[in-house]
Amino acid sequence: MAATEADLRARRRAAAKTPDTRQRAAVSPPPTSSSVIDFRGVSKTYESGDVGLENATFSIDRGDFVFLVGHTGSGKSTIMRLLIKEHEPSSGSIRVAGRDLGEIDAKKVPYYRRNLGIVFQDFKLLPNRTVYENVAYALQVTGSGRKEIRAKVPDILRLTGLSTKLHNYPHQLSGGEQQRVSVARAFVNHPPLLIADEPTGNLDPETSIGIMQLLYRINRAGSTVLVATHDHAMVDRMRRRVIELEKGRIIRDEIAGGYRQREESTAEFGALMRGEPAPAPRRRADDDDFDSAFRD
Ligand SMILES: Nc1ncnc2c1ncn2[C@@H]1O[C@H](COP(=O)(O)OP(=O)(O)OP(=O)(O)O)[C@@H](O)[C@H]1O
Repeated sequence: MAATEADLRARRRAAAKTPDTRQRAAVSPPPTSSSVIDFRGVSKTYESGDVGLENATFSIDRGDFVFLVGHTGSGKSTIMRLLIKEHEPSSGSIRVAGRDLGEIDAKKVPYYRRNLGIVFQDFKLLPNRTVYENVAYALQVTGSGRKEIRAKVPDILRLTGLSTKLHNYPHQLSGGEQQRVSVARAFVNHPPLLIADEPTGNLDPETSIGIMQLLYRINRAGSTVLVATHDHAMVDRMRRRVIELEKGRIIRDEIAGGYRQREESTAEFGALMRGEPAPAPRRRADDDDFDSAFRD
């Protein structure tokens, strides 16, 4: 009998609370009525013949916080770009909030994207607009009036720690501040789904923590968050669900996972015991550690 939505949630909660006995989720969990993202047998082969994704099946529930990890070229950005309909799958189906992306025609794609929060490195800020205007613009294009904009923009800029930079232009900001403006812009509409591709790429560890804290707060405010990252330390510290890709295939889907598979860390431990070069110690945070690190 298929697991009910309540069963699945209970299993996740139990596994998240017991990191030492955390279970690996079924690689193809059934979609539930609360799935925000649902990939069924999705493959993507580019015109060049390169395989971006091979037969990927997974679903992400409303309110989840999920990391996509894997070596460079493993398919993380392919998933992100399929989600924003920048590319079409070669086969399989993708649903977002219950909607089949294959049924959204090209003219409606900009409207579809406006209802997502997107933090991509190449979704640049508008260079000739101030911080305030960049964030306000995200509201203007979804039809918000001036009154709503005046109420919402200062709020999100406070949340992202940018209140003193309202009138700066992007070139007058640090990389971390620019990234925070991207997060503010992506979140100002309170999208049900926020996707971020390498949101901490090129940032120092302290700034990275700030960005992740923001994403975590956004998640706690109700948005589902999907983050593609190479940031080992952050994934190990946050211990959320981890989907790992290798050469376009999903090779791990783990609740409360670390950046690497447990077997690998066991192998590392073995190497250490044999007196081989010691890896950097890995911290296994539990939810209390996590919450204290990311408390508002
Ligand atoms: N536009 C494209 N045209 C052709 N091949 C592509 C294209 N985009 C990605 N690929 C190929 O698809 C595979 C997966 O790439 P993808 O960008 O999804 O990996 P990634 O995991 O995001 O890598 P990174 O961590 O370096 O960003 C790679 O072999 C890549 O060369």
